[in-house]
Amino acid sequence: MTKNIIIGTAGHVDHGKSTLIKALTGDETDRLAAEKERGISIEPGFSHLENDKTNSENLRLGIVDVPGHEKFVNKMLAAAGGVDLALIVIAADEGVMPQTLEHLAILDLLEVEKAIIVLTKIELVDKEWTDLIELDLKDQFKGSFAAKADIVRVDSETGKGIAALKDLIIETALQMKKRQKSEIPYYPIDRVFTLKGFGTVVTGTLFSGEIKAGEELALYPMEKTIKIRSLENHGQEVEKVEAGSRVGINIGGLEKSEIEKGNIITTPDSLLKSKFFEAELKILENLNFTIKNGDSIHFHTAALDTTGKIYLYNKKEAFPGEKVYVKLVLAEKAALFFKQKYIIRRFSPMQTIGGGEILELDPPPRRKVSEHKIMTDLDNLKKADLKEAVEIFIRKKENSAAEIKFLKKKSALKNEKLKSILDDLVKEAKIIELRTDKSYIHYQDFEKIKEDILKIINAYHKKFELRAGLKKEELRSKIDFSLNKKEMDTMLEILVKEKVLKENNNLISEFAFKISLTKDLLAIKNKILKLYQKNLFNPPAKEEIVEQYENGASIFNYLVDNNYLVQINSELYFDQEVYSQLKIILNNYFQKNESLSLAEFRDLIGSSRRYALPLLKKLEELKLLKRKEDLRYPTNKLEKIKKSD
Ligand SMILES: Nc1nc2c(ncn2[C@@H]2O[C@H](COP(=O)(O)OP(=O)(O)OP(=O)(O)O)[C@@H](O)[C@H]2O)c(=O)[nH]1
Repeated sequence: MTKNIIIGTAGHVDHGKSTLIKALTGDETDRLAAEKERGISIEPGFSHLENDKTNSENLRLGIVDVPGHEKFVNKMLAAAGGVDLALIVIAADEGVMPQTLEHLAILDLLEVEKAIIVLTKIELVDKEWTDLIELDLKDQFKGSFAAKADIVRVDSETGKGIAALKDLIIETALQMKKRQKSEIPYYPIDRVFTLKGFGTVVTGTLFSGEIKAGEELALYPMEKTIKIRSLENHGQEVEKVEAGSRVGINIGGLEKSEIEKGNIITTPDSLLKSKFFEAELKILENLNFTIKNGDSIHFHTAALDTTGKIYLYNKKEAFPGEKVYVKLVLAEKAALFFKQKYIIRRFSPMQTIGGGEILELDPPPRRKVSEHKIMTDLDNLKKADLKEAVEIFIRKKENSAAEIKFLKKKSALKNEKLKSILDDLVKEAKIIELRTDKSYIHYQDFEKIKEDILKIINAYHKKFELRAGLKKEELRSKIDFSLNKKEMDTMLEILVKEKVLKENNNLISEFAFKISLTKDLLAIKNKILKLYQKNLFNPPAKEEIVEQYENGASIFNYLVDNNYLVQINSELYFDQEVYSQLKIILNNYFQKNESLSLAEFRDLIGSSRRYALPLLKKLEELKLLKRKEDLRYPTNKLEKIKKSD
C-alpha cells in the first residue's frame, strides 16, 4: 500500500524555497523565463522526493513549491490546499517577515497536518545570529499549528544540513495519516495546457479518492463528461492514482479553452454547484481593519480563485480574532464539498482576512428563519461528524423527504459509504426509510406527520360520524408535508403496524374508531338493506334511497364503506350477498355453456339490460370475464373462485 504525501513550501520572497527544493531533489522548479530573469517564483512549481527509504516504504512524496512574493499569495493559495506537510522556509539572515506570517496563517486556517521549519542561508550569518532568529520565530509562531514543529538549519548552496532534512521529511511523512481513498475523487485543476501530439493536459493534486486511466468522469462546475485518457504521477505514466498525489491527466473530449484553473474533476452527479454557501469564518487576529456586512472579498479554495461578497449573521461588523458564521455569495458557481477549507482575502488592498470550513452548500432561502436558528444550525453542522451531518441534512429538509440523490451531493460521499450511514441511522431510529434506497425522513418529522394525520382523521370522524374513514389520497393532499404516493403508503403502513391507524377497504381511520348507529339509524339501515336484498338484480337507484330517508346519504355511505353494498358504478349498487351469488350463478352457467351473451346474462339474473350491461362491464374489469366480440367467456380467476367455493 502506497502512502502519498504532498509537501508544500511556504515563506517570504527570496528566502530560498526553490533553491531548497533543488538541493533536495535536483529539480529546478522555477521554469518560466520570467521567473528565471527576475529570480522569483511566479507560478507554483512541482517535483517529487525519492530515495532508498521512500522506495522501500512505498512512500510517495510530491512537492509543491509556491511563490513567496506578496503579489502572488493567490497562487500560493491555489497550491496550498492540497498540502499535507509544510516546509516553512525562513532565511537566517532576514528572519520572520510579513509573508512568513501570512503563509503561516493560511496553512493554519487550511489545517495543514504538519510542518517542518527550515532555516536557510545559515552560511551567510554566524551561529549566534541564527540562534536569535530561531528564538524570535518560536515566539512569533506561538499558538499556531507550527508552534512545536521541528526546526532544521540548512544551507542549500553548500548542501549543509540537506541530508538531515531529507531524513526528517521522510520520518515525518511515515508517521503521518494516509488520506481517505474511499471517498469520491476530488481533483482541483491548477494548470491547463496543450501538449503536441497528446491534446489537453491538466495538472493538480488529487485531494481524495482515486482516479483510473480510461474511466469517464465529470468536469465541474460545467458538468461536462470527460474521458481520462492517461495519468502521470512523478513523471511516469500510471494506471491509477490515489489521494494525496500530484497528477497529470491527459483529457479526452475537451479543448484547453473549455477548462479553467479551479475546475474540479470528479464522479458525475456527485457535487452540488452553487454560488451560495454558509461557513464558519475565523478572522485573523492581527488585522488592522474590521469586516462589514456586504464586503467584497477574494475567495480561495482548492485551486479556485474568485471573488464574492460576505454577509454576517446577527451583526453588521466583525472584528479581528473573532469566529463567526457567515454567508458567502460568489461571483460564479463553484463545486464544493461539506467541510471544505477556504480562505478569504480583502478585496483591496489584498490581505488575508481569514477562513474556515464550508458548512452548508446551497442553503435554502432564509427569509423566514431567525438568525439565531441559522447560527444554531451551523453550529451543529460544525460539530457534526459525517453521520451526524447526514442526519442534519435529512432533518433540515423539513417539508419533504430527503432523496438519496440530494444527500449524495450534499455530503459528497460515495454511494456505499452514504448507504451504510443511512442504514445505521435507520437502525438507531433517527430516520425512517420511506422508499427503499430512495428517500428518508427524520424521526422528528415522522412524529410531526403522525400528529398531523391524527388531527385530520379525528376532525373527519367528528364531521362524518357514519363514514369509515378517509381515502389515502385525500389524506395525503391534506397533510402539511409533501410526500409522494409511495412515501405516504409506507408512512400509513407504519402507523397501521403501530396500531395508531387502521385501514379498511382503502379507507384510513383511527385505530379505535367504530361507528355506532342509533336505534333510529339502525332501523333505516335494515330497511334499506332489505330493499336491496329483495330486489336482487334489479336494485333501487342510490338517488332514490338518499332522497327517501332522513340521513339517507350518510347511511348509504356507511353501507358502502362497511361492505354491505357493492358499488358497480356511480348509481348502481348491489347487496353484498346478492353480488356474491352472482359468481356462483356464473360458475354454474359455464359448466354447461361456453359463452355468454348480454341477453343470456340478462335472463340468467332475471334483470334488465339497464343493470346487466354495467354488471358485465364490472366483471370484465375485475377480470372474472373476458370479452370476444359480443360474447363473454370465463377467466381463470372465475374458475379459481369455483374451486375455492
Ligand atoms: N547562500 C545561500 N543562498 C541561498 C540559499 N537559499 C537560497 N539562496 C539564494 O537566495 C536567492 C533566492 O532564492 P530562491 O530559492 O529563489 O527563493 P524563493 O524563496 O524560492 O523565492 P520566491 O519563490 O520568489 O519567493 C537566490 O539567489 C538563491 O541563490 C542558501 O541556503 N544559501
